[in-house]
Amino acid sequence: MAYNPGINLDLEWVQKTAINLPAVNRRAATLPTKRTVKKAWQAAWLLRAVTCIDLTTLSGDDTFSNVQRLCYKAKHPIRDDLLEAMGMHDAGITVGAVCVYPSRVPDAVKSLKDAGKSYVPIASVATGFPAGQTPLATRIEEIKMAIEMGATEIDIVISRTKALHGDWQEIYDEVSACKKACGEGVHMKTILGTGDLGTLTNVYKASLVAMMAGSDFIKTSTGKEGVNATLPVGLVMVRAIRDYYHKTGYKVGFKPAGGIRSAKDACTWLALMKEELGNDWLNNQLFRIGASSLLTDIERQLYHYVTGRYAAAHQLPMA
Ligand SMILES: O=C[C@H](O)COP(=O)(O)O
Repeated sequence: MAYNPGINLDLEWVQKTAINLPAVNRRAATLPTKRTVKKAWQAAWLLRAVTCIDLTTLSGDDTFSNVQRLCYKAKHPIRDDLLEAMGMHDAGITVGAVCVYPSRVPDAVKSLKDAGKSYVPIASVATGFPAGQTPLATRIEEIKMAIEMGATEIDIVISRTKALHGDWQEIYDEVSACKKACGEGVHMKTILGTGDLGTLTNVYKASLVAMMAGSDFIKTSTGKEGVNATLPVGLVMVRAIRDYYHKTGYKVGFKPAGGIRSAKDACTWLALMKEELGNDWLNNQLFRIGASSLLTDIERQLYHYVTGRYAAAHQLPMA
């Protein structure tokens, strides 16, 4: 999994950001159209996408039962007979992680233990998710509690208020404090809440500051903003990751999240990673997709690949 120790805040680099909006939009528009993978290649891409999913439930009405179903699905994401038909039965395919609220971490710990041998990490959102409008001390405490309960990945949110004011030093200090609370063994993903940031220039600046402060991954959205993961935003973020890598040698992961629901979307995001960052970023150590319902469509497409028919809902029980 990505580990980024961070660097000192380089405000000069942050401030000189300039984004060419028409160029970003043009490039983003080509991504869903230029690369079409078909048949066995498509099935392989979809299985790769499965291993990169942070299978998520983040609802006020989450209960032990739906976390339990999610965890079972995380360990058995694709029906055995379909995997067998593709010769992937013994490949140990699971999703990248399950992602839940801190209070549901103990449910996930128990459910994953009960659901079989394979290991699936638990990611917990923290720091007053989704708005981040709680005092820093409370946010830090939340991280520590989630880790104590069993989370090994923490998804924090930045203060969009501070980003909109251009308080990059304060964001750097807060994200650094969160990283310190995570410690070295726990991976930290930093959610920028890009739908709240107003401009792509702010998205690039927030990406850089989050990485300088030691984020192991940068993540687009909480899934709760009005606009979540879009390709122009994704493009700006992965280019920030590339620039940071070229300057520091540290590889930071990327997690688009929110509104990613179709197998085709998953292939487009994989294509973005391949074309902009290369094959090193095409695995769950450096790429995750945060999604609650994407797996359903991927399993449906794989069912179609194997059988030539589309499955009825009851044939693909989903978390
Ligand atoms: O981080 C993950 C998102 O909250 C999931 O959003 P979604 O329900 O739109 O897939």
